[in-house]
Amino acid sequence: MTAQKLDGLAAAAAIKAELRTRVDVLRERGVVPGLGTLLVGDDPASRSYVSGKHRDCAEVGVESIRVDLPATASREDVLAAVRDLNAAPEVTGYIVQLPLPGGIDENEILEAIDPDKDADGLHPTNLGRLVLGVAGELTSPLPCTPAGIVELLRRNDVALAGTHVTVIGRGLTVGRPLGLLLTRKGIDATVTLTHSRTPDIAAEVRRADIVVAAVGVPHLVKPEWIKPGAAVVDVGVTRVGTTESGKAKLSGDVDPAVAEVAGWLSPNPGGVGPMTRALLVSNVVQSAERA
Ligand SMILES: Nc1nc2c(c(=O)[nH]1)N[C@@H](CN(C=O)c1ccc(C(=O)N[C@@H](CCC(=O)O)C(=O)O)cc1)CN2
Repeated sequence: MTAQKLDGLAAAAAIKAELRTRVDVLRERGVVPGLGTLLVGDDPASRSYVSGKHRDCAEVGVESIRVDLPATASREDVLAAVRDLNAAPEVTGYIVQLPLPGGIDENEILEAIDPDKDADGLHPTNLGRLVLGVAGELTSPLPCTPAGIVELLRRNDVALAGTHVTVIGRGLTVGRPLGLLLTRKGIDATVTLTHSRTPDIAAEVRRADIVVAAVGVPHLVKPEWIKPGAAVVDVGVTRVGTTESGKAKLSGDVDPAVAEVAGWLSPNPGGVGPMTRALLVSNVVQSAERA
């Protein structure tokens, strides 16, 4: 068996084409959506992700405003940049790229974002709405990677209702909000959320219909862990060196041999990353539509 590909590049392209039409309608009404990004420091991966977000905006006709601060920026500098983005009329939604350099309290910065401009769905008010079960299309943004994973599965006709999903990783941007999203009424999966102190992650993965690996450990998930036919979503990425041409060599959390056992497998890169970016643009367009 070779797993079917959960092609994030193709699904993201389809979403962006749909968004382009909605942006055209907004522009005819005189509404111009604008995404702001705040990047602190010079982490090459974060820089590449932020550049991708600006490229996606340009593709769908969303304006984008980029604020970059040096790695030496203080807590006060970051808070001042957040206040400026809260006040900027051309910024209808924005993100603070994570992780922030050591010493800056991410929670404090996320709390300083105006929840109505929170394009990432990571402000406590918006995470609270996710817990309440009211975040989504008509109310407030969903975190981009969890929403991207659900959309990737949906667009590939992978059923979620009644399935058992094992998530590896309890981080703020993926595991924790994904557990909340998947267990909502209407999605109706049963979730096991595993982490570094889970005694036997392999056993939890073995009973899953769908596995989501978001931990950042290269090739952690082995073929013998996978129930035959399961869907496997590879989120974590680690830079494991550079190619001869100087490009970063990336490794996902899933051993490529899993393709011989799984029913579906997302490539990494080319799976969840482009979906995260597409759902970010979707959040910006939705908030402009609501406004
Ligand atoms: N403020 C946020 N910070 C971070 C988030 C987030 O959702 N909001 N998630 C991750 C990183 N992330 C989003 O910013 C992200 C990760 C990967 C990609 C992506 O397009 N990956 C490509 C490969 C890109 C490359 O070659 O470097 C792929 O998978 O094909 C986009 C966004 C942590 N921070």
